[in-house]
Amino acid sequence: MVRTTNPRKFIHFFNKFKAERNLNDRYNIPVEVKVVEVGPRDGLQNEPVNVPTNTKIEFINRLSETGLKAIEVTSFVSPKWIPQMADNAKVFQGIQKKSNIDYPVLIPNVKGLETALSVGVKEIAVFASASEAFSRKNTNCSAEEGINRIREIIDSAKTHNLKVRGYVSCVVGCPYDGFIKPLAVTKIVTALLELGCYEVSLGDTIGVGTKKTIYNMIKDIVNVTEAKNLAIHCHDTFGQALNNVCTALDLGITVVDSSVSGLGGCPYAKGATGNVATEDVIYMLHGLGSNTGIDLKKLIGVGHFISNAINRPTASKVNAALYSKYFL
Ligand SMILES: CC(C)(COP(=O)([O-])OP(=O)([O-])OC[C@H]1O[C@@H](n2cnc3c(N)ncnc32)[C@H](O)[C@@H]1OP(=O)([O-])[O-])[C@@H](O)C(=O)NCCC(=O)NCCSC(=O)C[C@@](C)(O)CC(=O)[O-]
Repeated sequence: MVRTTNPRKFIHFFNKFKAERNLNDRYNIPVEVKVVEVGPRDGLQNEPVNVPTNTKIEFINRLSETGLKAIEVTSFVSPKWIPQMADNAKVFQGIQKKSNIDYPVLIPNVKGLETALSVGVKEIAVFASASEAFSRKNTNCSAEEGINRIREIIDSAKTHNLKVRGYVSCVVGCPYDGFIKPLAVTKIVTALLELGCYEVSLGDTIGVGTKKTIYNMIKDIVNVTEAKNLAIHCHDTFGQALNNVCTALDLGITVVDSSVSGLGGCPYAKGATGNVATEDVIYMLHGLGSNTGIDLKKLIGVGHFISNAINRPTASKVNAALYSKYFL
């Protein structure tokens, strides 16, 4: 005998299940997800080849045509530490800015903030680390000194009405200190929010997170702040990034950082690969029924452009699979 499912009964039980678990119609995935493109900064800061300033400008202008609402343009860090970002002011001044897009830049100290202000930056991102050793390698100061520097930056940024976003690096693992306890991350997130960051992005800098460690870390943080104050920033070194992004979305986070073509890595996290590819994130989100406002085809075109420019095959599986269908 063939058993058939009564669709009405099924829908009744499904709705009851959703109500019990507070799920929405999209498999517990938020209906609207904001994607922050970090390729021009996080992506290009680690490039061994010198990317010409004009190429960076064209890259960002093309990204501005895809429907993205936030593009991290560059960083105003020391050129002695990160020579790849030495053309920060020229890049920021050279891009065509759209009024409906935020163009944040990364700032390590007040000196960087002053240069950023001189070229008309409206939003900045500050960065701290949940790990002591990474803080020292990345910013030449302890984690506590890092927070003090951020306080100075934010105090000054407030007087100029700048929006400030925060990052915490090494949220589940550090290349020097190993496993990071959730509590260490929660403390830094709390400090950044108290200082005035409107949102804190949780960086799995070396891409070691798994569903379990990402879940435990976010669960600890959402005990003290709402998920709407958080973003997720996953590198894909161990191929876990999409799954980890999904875990964050499940826990109510609705902002995802990613890098077109999977560009990137941090120079002070050797061996770590790029961010999760924006094309892969968008394909996944659209497949789940989430709205991003981003045109995947255009994004694939931009991913191809930058991969060609740096002479490297794309790290985006979606780009590799769909480029020829769309463009050849
Ligand atoms: C924080 C510092 C500056 C301390 O670096 P320091 O060497 O301790 O600083 P200093 O004050 O002694 O200055 C040294 C020299 O740099 C100059 N300098 C100093 N600051 C600036 C500035 N803003 N702009 C331009 N020049 C600057 C300064 O003027 C001086 O020049 P000199 O007198 O020798 O000619 C340095 O360690 C630095 O720039 N670190 C940034 C490293 C970095 O960019 N890492 C990657 C970004 S973080 C990341 O990728 C993680 C993230 C956010 O994506 C999330 C995740 O995945 O986890």
